[in-house]
Amino acid sequence: MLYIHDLSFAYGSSLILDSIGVTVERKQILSIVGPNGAGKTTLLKCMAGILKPTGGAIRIEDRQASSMSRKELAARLGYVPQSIPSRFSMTVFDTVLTGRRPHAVWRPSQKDMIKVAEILHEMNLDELAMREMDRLSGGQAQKVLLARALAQEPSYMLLDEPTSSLDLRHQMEVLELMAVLVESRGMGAVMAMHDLNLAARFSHKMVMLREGKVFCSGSPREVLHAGNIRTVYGVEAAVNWENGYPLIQVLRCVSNGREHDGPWAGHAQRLIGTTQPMRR
Ligand SMILES: Nc1ncnc2c1ncn2[C@@H]1O[C@H](COP(=O)(O)OP(=O)(O)OP(=O)(O)O)[C@@H](O)[C@H]1O
Repeated sequence: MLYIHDLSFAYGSSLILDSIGVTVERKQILSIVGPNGAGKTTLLKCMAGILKPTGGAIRIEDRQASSMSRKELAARLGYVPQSIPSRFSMTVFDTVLTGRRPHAVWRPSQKDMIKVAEILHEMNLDELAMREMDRLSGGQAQKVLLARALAQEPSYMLLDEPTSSLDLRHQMEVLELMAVLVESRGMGAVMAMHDLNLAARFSHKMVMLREGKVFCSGSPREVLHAGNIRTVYGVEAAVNWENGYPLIQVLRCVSNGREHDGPWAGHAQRLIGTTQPMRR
């Protein structure tokens, strides 16, 4: 189990995460949702050991993450960042091979090469294997970073908006692959997601963040109802469930308890920063 207890993080004097408690079990996908700036990326970076929490604890199975070396952490946690780091002139194959570092003793072995070839095949990336990273589309590069994290063979995957650069087909392909791997390899996965419909479809559990705190958590059915969406996102939404999957339709923006028709109204009011109803 990946266990986050009472976790806090601050940039200087700005408290960004406040007393977060989350658990992720193996064979489980947990989605972290919440509006822009709620703290999703910061939480994933704390879990991945990229940011040092200012308080609380992270335990991976029976060990404190703070007592592990970078290599030990990398063998357990595979982190896929939201944005692709500045493109580098390395082939796709070699990029994915760098994911084997926590396992390679000195130089990559035959086993490492075979593992990389298998993952490229699983992710339909064989044809790009010898292509340089700086000659890929954004979506292709996002898949390669996911492949690199899978090559680590981690116990838990930490994915920051894994579908943000992908078209509809590739979104489904990547999330279906994650679901299969979580089940077959017995991994756990944590994904920061904006698309609530996709998050619900592929998650066993969801955590909804609001201003750095856990607003609610539970099964997708427990988390995704109109009241929570209204409070956390400031929009009125209709949530209908069909064949076990939600269909969330945003109806209008809601601001400070007053409703304003039109897609611009809530945004404009936030920019203006007034609690007065908008004049038309
Ligand atoms: N390097 C930084 N220094 C100071 N504040 C930061 C820094 N990075 C992020 N923040 C702030 O921390 C808060 C949480 O940011 P974070 O990126 O974790 O949110 P998020 O939920 O992932 O947002 P988004 O959905 O837009 O990606 C925001 O208020 C952001 O402005």
